[in-house]
Amino acid sequence: MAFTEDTLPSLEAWKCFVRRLEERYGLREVPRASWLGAQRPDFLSHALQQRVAYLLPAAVCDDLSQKEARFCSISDQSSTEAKVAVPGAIIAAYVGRNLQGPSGGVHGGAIASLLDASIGMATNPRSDPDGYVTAQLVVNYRQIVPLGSYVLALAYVHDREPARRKCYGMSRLVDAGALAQSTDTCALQLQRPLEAARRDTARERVYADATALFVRQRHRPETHGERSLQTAAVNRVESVSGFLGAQARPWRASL
Ligand SMILES: CCCCCCCC/C=C\CCCCCCCC(=O)SCCNC(=O)CCNC(=O)[C@H](O)C(C)(C)COP(=O)(O)OP(=O)(O)OC[C@H]1O[C@@H](n2cnc3c(N)ncnc32)[C@H](O)[C@@H]1OP(=O)(O)O
Repeated sequence: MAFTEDTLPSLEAWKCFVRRLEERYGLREVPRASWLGAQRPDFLSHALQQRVAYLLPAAVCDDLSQKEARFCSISDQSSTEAKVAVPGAIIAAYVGRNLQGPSGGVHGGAIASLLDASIGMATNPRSDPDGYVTAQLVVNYRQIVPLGSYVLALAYVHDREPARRKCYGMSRLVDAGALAQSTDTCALQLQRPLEAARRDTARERVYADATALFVRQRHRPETHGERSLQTAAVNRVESVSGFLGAQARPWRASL
């Protein structure tokens, strides 16, 4: 799939979106050093027929506190990649008519997909996007999501058992209101858990929430010569990072 700069939200749109998120959730630690993005031609773009881009955090987690450091050994290896911490993720999405389920409402499968994807992003380090897969996803649908809404899926990892290849995460889907507008569908991976981000009960309308168990695959499925679309996306980002500036640190892609 061709990648052009047009497929990314503008830098201004991103900045605006991140600023609003910071304000609402007190996410001062959302790193702003790296502005990167890529299309995800697989599950999200297809399912939601929207573009997906990433604002990726700085590649290493030098400044994480001891408590958060346990989130660092995601790949269970003492490689450079193991230092990448992705304990939280946010997806902002526009859910339009193509996702209709009940009349006027968004289909539950699309909602589950968003929640699953956000926890998957929080679970998987960028260097190994195919590592953990969903073993179990439990979704509570609390309110109908009106078609034509902007929503946020706010995910965090709350427990890891690396020896047993298990990782537990949660996510909640909330009304984004004006927060996400103009960003289209996009996603952030955070260096710090969203657990701490207080719930904004005054402004947050919770549509659904989910808990998930992700399990690290023992063996990767054969790709029959095709590279993983996610790995391709990572590589694409590396090539874009040159365009975006020196502060965007490339990382080694796992091929
Ligand atoms: C700019 C851009 C660049 C960035 C791009 C990249 C960044 C983004 C990064 C990342 C984003 C990615 C986001 C992805 C999100 C989507 C994820 C999906 O949709 S995944 C598809 C759906 N899921 C499957 O298809 C799995 C199919 N199932 C399997 O493959 C296996 O069943 C598997 C791996 C889940 C487990 O099988 P076993 O044989 O390897 O492992 P066993 O030994 O059975 O289980 C290990 C432990 O897990 C428990 N377990 C396994 N399944 C369980 C279940 N369903 N319920 C409860 N426990 C379960 C077991 O009881 C065991 O626990 P005990 O060690 O004994 O404590």
